[in-house]
Amino acid sequence: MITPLVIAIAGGSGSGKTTVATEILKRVGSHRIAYLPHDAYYRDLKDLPRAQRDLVNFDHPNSLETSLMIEHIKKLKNWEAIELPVYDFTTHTRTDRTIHVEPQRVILVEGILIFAEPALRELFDVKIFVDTDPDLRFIRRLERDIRERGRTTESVIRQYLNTVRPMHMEFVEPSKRYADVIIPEGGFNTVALDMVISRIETLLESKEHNPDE
Ligand SMILES: Nc1ncnc2c1ncn2[C@@H]1O[C@H](COP(=O)(O)OP(=O)(O)O)[C@@H](O)[C@H]1O
Ligand SMILES: O=c1ccn([C@@H]2O[C@H](COP(=O)(O)O)[C@@H](O)[C@H]2O)c(=O)[nH]1
Repeated sequence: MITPLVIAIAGGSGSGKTTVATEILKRVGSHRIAYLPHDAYYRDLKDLPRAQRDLVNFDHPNSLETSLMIEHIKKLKNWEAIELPVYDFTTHTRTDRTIHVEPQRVILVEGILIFAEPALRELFDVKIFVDTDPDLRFIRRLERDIRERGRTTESVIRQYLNTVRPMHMEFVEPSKRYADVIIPEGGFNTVALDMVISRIETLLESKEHNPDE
């Protein structure tokens, strides 16, 4: 039985992880990839009053149900399908919906804290860290959170100073040491992306990952 190749993309919030993941999906072929964003595994805060939800530290490892993600990756590696949770960032709740994800030759995992968890890290074959300066990450996050996640300028600044920045320094930045490849600036770095994609293609041709070998 061939083993799926597990590629992981970490990096700070707003660094460009999703942009890099989207480019890999496009160029390697989304039909060959099971895509699991760690964001989908945020814990459901529906039992907490709305005003308190906004104050939760979403940048600490405990805010995510990582054990479920580990279970899902192990299932996909064993060629079993999974039901990916659908998280709503505007209400901080897990919706009733799930996305059915079939096993594929490539499993693509993405998230700010995925290299900070040893049990998760050991499942990855290729570890990519997207490294972008904090000022650029903050500006990108500010624009995105207002546009897509129902936030105000004040709430984005407060959250950044109270939790995003300190947790980045405590958990995300130190986890960079586990990366095999560091991509400066993210999704528009075509030189780095070409190299990463060519490596993925080579691995997919190898005996371990190619059913035709
Ligand atoms: N290299 C880049 N230059 C400029 N903007 C970028 C770049 N990479 C990503 N962005 C933009 O920054 C925002 C956050 O990027 P995203 O990939 O969602 O980051 P992450 O998933 O790491 O939070 C998006 O609006 C995206 O279009
Ligand atoms: O309910 C939530 C859950 C998470 N967040 C923030 O999301 C980012 C991680 O997502 P990126 O796409 O990597 O930016 C994290 O920094 C959390 O603060 C949230 O605001 N609300």
